Amino acid sequence: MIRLEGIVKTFHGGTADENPVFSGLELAIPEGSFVTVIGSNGAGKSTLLNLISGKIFADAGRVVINGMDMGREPEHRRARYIGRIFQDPLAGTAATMSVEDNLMIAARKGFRGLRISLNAKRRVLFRDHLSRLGMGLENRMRDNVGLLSGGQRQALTLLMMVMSRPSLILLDEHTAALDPRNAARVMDLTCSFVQDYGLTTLMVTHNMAHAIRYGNRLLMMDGGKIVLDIAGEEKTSLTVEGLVKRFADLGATASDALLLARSGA
Ligand SMILES: Nc1ncnc2c1ncn2[C@@H]1O[C@H](COP(=O)(O)OP(=O)(O)OP(=O)(O)O)[C@@H](O)[C@H]1O
Repeated sequence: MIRLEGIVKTFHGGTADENPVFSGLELAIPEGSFVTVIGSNGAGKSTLLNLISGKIFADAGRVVINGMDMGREPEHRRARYIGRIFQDPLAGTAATMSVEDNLMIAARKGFRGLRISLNAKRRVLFRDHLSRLGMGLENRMRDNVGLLSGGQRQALTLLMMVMSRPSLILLDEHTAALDPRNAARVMDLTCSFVQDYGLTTLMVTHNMAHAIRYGNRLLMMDGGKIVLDIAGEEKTSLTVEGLVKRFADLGATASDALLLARSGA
């Protein structure tokens, strides 16, 4: 379970550039939920993920992860519990290390500091994991990761994140920079990992169709607020047009609604 309680965040407070983004944000995400997050530019989606991951701190409020208030814990401490994947497919892996050495980093994290080594048994396990990606990486375990394509690297990042056994995963438009075929493959893998490992997931996307199709709950953000929170049956029967209409009904300007609709095209 993750809970955000009374989150307040203002950038450049007390200066001419003061930008209040959150003023008392509340959000509870039960364990095993897969939540998609959508919203127009500047709505606060990345700031939300940054506050959860510890990249930035809130001015006030609590970030409760597994019952512990981690709001003041630095990012590297929260990284034990939180996995994050960014849009840039090169960001989550070490280019100058081999595929198997990258996997070892993730495995060590998953074993929470226990001493484990790269032996024959572990290589068999890695090969099994890699073959699940369906990208032929099981035959390239000693290749440097820098030789892989963007789609292969993002799939590897996803696998590494799962192996590190996080309590929560944050997906920050993680398929947006991939070509459509690789984006679909990485999205399929994401869903099967989330399902198989019961991972609590927060996925920011600009693709409204994805926000509707994936996950069991959809949040729409606007101006630092959660303006729509849709789950269950209601989410299953949503359409892109219906979602745009609901956004417009909230009093958004026509241009805002159009922008959102275009971003989902
Ligand atoms: N590090 C920062 N310093 C100053 N202002 C920031 C910072 N990060 C975000 N902001 C501001 O906070 C507001 C919310 O930005 P955020 O990046 O969270 O929006 P977003 O919903 O992720 O938008 P996009 O879809 O364009 O990525 C914006 O006004 C942005 O300029």
